[in-house]
Amino acid sequence: MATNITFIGAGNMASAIIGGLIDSGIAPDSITATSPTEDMLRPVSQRFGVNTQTDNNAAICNADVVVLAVKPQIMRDVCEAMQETVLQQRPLIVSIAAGLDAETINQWLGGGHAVVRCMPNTPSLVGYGASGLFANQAVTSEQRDTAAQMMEAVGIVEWVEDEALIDAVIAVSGSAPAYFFLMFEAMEEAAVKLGLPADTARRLAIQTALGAATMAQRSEDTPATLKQNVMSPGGTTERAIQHMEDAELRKTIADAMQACADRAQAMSKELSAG
Ligand SMILES: NC(=O)C1=CN([C@@H]2O[C@H](COP(=O)(O)OP(=O)(O)OC[C@H]3O[C@@H](n4cnc5c(N)ncnc54)[C@H](O)[C@@H]3O)[C@@H](O)[C@H]2O)C=CC1
Ligand SMILES: O=C(O)[C@@H]1CCC=N1
Repeated sequence: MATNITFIGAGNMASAIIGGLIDSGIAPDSITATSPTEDMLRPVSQRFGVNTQTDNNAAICNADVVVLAVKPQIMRDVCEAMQETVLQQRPLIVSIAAGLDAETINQWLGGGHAVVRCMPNTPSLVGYGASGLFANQAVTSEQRDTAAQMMEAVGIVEWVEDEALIDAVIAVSGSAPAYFFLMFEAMEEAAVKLGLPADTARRLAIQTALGAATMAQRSEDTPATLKQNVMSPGGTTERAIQHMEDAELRKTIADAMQACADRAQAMSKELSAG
């Protein structure tokens, strides 16, 4: 990918994408990351060897792609301060912010921009990212390919043609690594109560998740069938699953994902009005 990419913001999510891009063979000197101070940039500079800049406008001068990776609450100020340079350069804008629609970003940058709204997740760092992408009407097919190539370098990409569905993507993948980490915490705690050492429990739980995910990915069977295959009638798994169903785990998950999507919508209203 012969493209200069500038990340505005060098925090958790930008670092995850940058790390994944470099692992996939992208040259570090084609990537620039920004933050307000050198101190904040030291981790990405030392870990990945990318260019760093504390001045956002200087950082985007030669960028083909500008990835907006700051917190949604400061996005307006950050965009407005870059408006003039972006209007001159017309790079492809990729916003990874939750709860900010493409048109709001476009307006904050002065209007008429090609904006791809992307919802990535932190496993991008290890090449197992899952990103949902939406392109506004100004995005050319070449720019669509560029955005897809960038995110495919760190995982899988799913396009949505209705931007509202990005909120569902946040619920199912953007925020979802945290759901699985919570599951690991809970399984480790429970296994310790059953007598296993914590590190043994953690290794077993994580390897089991990796195995289950890999099976689900490779198999033609549905997750429901794969689950059934583990459940011997009258056996141990059946008892565990029955307990989860009785405790309405499915409803808890559905409610949590709805709360996640609702929060994205509420943020969108708060931030685009403010
Ligand atoms: N953390 C996650 O799992 C995911 C985060 N996102 C989105 O990514 C964005 C960033 O989130 P995180 O990386 O988690 O936050 P973070 O707090 O780790 O990173 C934000 C970065 O912005 C920098 N920053 C602050 N002011 C700046 C300015 N004026 N100019 C340039 N950089 C500035 C900070 O120094 C920091 O490096 C958010 O909009 C979030 O919605 C999207 C998907 C997943
Ligand atoms: O929690 C958040 O708001 C961000 C967006 C998706 C994951 N982290």
